[in-house]
Amino acid sequence: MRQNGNPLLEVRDLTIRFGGVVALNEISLEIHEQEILGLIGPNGAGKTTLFNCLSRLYRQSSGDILVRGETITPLGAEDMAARGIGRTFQNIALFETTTVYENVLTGAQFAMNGGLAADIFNGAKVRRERAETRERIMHLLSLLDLAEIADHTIADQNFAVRKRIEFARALAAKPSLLMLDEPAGGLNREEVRHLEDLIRQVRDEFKVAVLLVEHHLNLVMKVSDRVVAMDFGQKIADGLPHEVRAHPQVLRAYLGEEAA
Ligand SMILES: Nc1ncnc2c1ncn2[C@@H]1O[C@H](COP(=O)(O)OP(=O)(O)OP(=O)(O)O)[C@@H](O)[C@H]1O
Repeated sequence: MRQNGNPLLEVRDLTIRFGGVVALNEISLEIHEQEILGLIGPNGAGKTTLFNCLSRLYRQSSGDILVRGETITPLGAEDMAARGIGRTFQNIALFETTTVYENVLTGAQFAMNGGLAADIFNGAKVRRERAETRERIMHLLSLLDLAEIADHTIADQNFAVRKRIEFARALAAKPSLLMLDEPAGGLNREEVRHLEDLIRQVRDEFKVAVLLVEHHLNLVMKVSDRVVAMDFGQKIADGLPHEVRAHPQVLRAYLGEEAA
């Protein structure tokens, strides 16, 4: 959804080198409030590197990243939740021996105002906040079909369920931008269909923008408002899904990959 003023996220001329490899080469893009932006590209195009720069796990060699007009370049990964940026990982990172509820709660910790001092000095407020958080998490869990297993441990859950738990944990921090790293990876056709509905539902209900990095092109094309395509660290197309899908450079990048 385009709005006047600054975009939610703006990437300006972002470049990152690893030794001799230019993983990102002057990438620029924007994401607007409540927009679903799909990011596609063949293996090695630089999608994960961009993700890691946006979540401040990697430092760019040059260029800038702005959230609502303010640079986040000096910030670290631990500051991103406070800036409203949440993410899921390609390789799921959950706490195995704790419950589904507790895992999602870790995502909400940052969004709760009461720290230890508040616990001591303002018990009633903290109790109210805890109750609200529990309600919010249970709502998230039911939206993601996880309510019935809220008290089960992670170790008992299959891959598709773990992905939904990670999704719920990222949403629990109330992000403005949710970055999803290959959410369809390892899912069957039915689960991908479900994911498609879920991404749109989550955007509508939680008013988040979504950056979707995904190899599953049909999913990206169906669910995204706009798509950016990359190849060899460069942006090669940016537009509506059907425009990007038919773009000559995009076709070449994908055909080239299949022919290789
Ligand atoms: N930490 C790193 N050290 C050295 N090179 C890296 C590092 N991370 C990424 N690269 C290189 O940067 C380039 C882009 O890789 P990246 O993983 O971002 O691509 P991708 O589009 O996410 O690929 P895939 O779809 O296979 O996940 C590749 O040449 C990769 O080898």
